[in-house]
Amino acid sequence: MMGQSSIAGTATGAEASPTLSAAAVTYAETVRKISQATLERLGVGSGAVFFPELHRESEALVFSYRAAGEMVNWKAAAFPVKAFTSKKGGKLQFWNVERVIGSETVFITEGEMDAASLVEAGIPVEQVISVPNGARSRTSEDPTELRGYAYVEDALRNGLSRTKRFVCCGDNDGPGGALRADLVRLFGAARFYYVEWPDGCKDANDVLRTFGPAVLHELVTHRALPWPVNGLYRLGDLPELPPLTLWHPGFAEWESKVHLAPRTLSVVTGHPGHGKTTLFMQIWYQICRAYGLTAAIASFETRAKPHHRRTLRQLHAGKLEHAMTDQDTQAADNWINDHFLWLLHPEQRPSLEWFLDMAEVTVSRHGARIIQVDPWNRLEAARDRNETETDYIGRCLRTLHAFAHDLNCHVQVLAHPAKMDASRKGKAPELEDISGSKNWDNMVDQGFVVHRPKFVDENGRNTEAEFFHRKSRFEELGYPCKLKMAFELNTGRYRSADYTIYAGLNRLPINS
Ligand SMILES: Nc1ncnc2c1ncn2[C@@H]1O[C@H](COP(=O)(O)OP(=O)(O)OP(=O)(O)O)[C@@H](O)[C@H]1O
Repeated sequence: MMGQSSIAGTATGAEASPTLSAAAVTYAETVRKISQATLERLGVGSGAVFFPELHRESEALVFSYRAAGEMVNWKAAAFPVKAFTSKKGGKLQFWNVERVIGSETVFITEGEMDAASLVEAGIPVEQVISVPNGARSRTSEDPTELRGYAYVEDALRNGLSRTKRFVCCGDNDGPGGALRADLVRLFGAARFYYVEWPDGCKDANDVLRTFGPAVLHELVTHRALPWPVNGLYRLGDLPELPPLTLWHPGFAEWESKVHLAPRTLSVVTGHPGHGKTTLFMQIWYQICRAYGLTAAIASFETRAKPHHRRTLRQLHAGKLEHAMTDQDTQAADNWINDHFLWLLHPEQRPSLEWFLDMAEVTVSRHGARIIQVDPWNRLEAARDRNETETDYIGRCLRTLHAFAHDLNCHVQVLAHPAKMDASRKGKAPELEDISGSKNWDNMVDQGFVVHRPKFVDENGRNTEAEFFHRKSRFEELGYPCKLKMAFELNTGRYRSADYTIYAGLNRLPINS
């Protein structure tokens, strides 16, 4: 027989059923270990075909490619010498793809003989396809580019996308690996599985010939591995994290309702003048005192001298500044020098980058474990021109969170609420009320509100305040609650006003 037109039952007539010569059956059964029955079920025929790479005709197995009942391509594999050729201008598509549409699992091989090997091993013909051109389809070395796979996209569009599991049974070599990587991207990692062949076997047909159909069946059905998805772990794979270090804020009555911790980010809000700076200065003072820590304050509105100094001196001495002796003042100042640092921008134009640089110095050079920004809006000058406020705040909070985590410190931001509408005026704000972004609620580990319902009442100055723990991302940090506080004018410090724990029964701060 001469030329392509002489292929028995295939190229000569699309509708004719393929025939297999005795030589083809012998070759398939003895060399490839594939039975005549399998070849027939897959519509494989044989004939004499001209192979350009051999410069001659050869006996060949012929695989027909069908679409809507028509033969749109064919491929011939010479035997006993190995060579391939296909129909000139034939349509590129998966071999046997028409039959697999609707199957839950589809096995993909790198050649028709490997697909036939799977069928020989007991995989239904409705579940196997082969790529049409082996792993040679990779036309681009650029890993981001996927060229030459239009036929995969066509197949997905034509129903292959309904498949729940793709099991890649490609070759165990470099081009096979590249093809597999491309197919993962085309089919998606979630439903992609792959098979590793035993040592010494390059493909499914090798396994069939070396170990037999049962082993091949077992490998592709039960030993297929899910394609690893970066960032997805089983519990046992995850490293054990050390427990959070917890700092008790120093009001014994708060029990375990509030803890602060390094590696976390908190936000404090409240209407101007309601006491957020004062209350948190006291909390950080109490924590630094109890745990021997250092805090760094980036304060853009409240002055370190005389305001913060007064608050801290009074906390240290337990009396108002004007009642302190020189000794009280000296002792307080010494302690403050050892435990507090201030970040002040020389031109009063701080940016987030400046703040982070400075904060890093305070942490690495001075061992600061608490970094506070008060108030947030002064850092806003650093917003990019084409960045929305929400995007900017999201970016900053992500950066601050990463900073807290990586440098093992607590970062706290004091932020003003936006103007609240008339119906809620005078009420305690929510975290969502903070100017500019819902990210304030979403992206912080803890959120607090300091609120004074009344500044004056019938007795004159009202010093009651409500402290809300609005959000706690981890159970260890406490839980959302409202705590009553009162500011003692005669000592300049806050105390808990919910109930009193008698002196001597005070709970000690929980240690880290
Ligand atoms: N509960 C209170 N009762 C009376 N005075 C208080 C109370 N809390 C704070 N103060 C005083 O009110 C003033 C303002 O407090 P503070 O600066 O802490 O408020 P703030 O909420 O941080 O305000 P801003 O948002 O303007 O910075 C301070 O002089 C402080 O001593």
